[in-house]
Amino acid sequence: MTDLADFTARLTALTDGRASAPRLKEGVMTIALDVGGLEHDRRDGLAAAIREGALTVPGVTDVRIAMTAERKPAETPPAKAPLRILAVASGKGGVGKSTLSANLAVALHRLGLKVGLVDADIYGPSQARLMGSEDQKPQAREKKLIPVTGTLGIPMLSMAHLVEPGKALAWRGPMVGNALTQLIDAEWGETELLVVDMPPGTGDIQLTMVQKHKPAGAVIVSTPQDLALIDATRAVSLFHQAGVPMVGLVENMAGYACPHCGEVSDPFGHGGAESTAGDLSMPFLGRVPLAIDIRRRSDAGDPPAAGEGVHADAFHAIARKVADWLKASA
Ligand SMILES: Nc1ncnc2c1ncn2[C@@H]1O[C@H](COP(=O)(O)OP(=O)(O)OP(=O)(O)O)[C@@H](O)[C@H]1O
Repeated sequence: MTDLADFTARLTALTDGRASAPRLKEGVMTIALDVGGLEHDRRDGLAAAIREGALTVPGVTDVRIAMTAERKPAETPPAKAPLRILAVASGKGGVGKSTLSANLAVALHRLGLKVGLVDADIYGPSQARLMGSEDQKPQAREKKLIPVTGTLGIPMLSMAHLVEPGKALAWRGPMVGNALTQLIDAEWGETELLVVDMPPGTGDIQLTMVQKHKPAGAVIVSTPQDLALIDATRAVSLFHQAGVPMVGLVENMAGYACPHCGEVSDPFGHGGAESTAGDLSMPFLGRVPLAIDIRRRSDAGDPPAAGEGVHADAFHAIARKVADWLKASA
């Protein structure tokens, strides 16, 4: 290696690649040094070290360092995927929206999606219990709520995290809409998909949801019962009117297997949801059986979808269809 080549190599190491290749003419060595983003002391220190090194190269009598502030373009952070909302709704109360929302969030999380969960049932929140996060309180940063993380590592927010247990909320429509917006516009970080457990019916919260927060899609839950299906049809129509696409219909509490004799009975009828889905030209996403174990585990804050077995499988099969839909509609 010549003395100049040797110095060039040392120069690159010394300046972390900020120096140009040195030019030597009539004893004068010229080097361009990119000082973009460097503190004054560091610039001067580098220049002095370069000068000192350059003068050790045989034939160099003078050193000229041209400092340029050609800042390297800041690396653009990878574009963050927009937060999409999946509304889980029904027309009628008590059909299992909350149970499905919690288990769907868990199953989608297990499929690798970055999922968050919002309990939009402002008057009757239940997700904190279902996800075992009742004892947690969200913090706030710059007026934004920071979601709590349940035992399964899923970020979530519910009014149950903000009000005292058992305390009734006596809020009017606009306040309820604001509360929903606070939950949805929270600091969700890396979350890509918010599963939103909607309250039953077609009131203020539903309107705020469809008009202001524009869900990417809606999953409708119903029992096989005719009455529940009529209400489900009403919920579908609300989303249709607002231009929210339907992901599909889930039949909950379908078929009860007697834990003693194994006989399967259908307390709420059979197949009603699938045929209603057909009538409404929307996909049927699957059935969740009526099972004591689902209720027990839900009450204990241990969603069945977090475990294994037939009940977990039922939620996972639905979650796979939802994930496929989300992928196709992205
Ligand atoms: N498949 C199921 N098998 C057994 N119990 C179930 C099932 N689905 C839901 N439940 C139970 O039924 C009750 C109502 O369910 P859930 O709270 O999920 O319904 P919801 O539609 O969200 O009710 P609400 O309208 O009050 O918000 C709960 O006690 C729940 O544990």
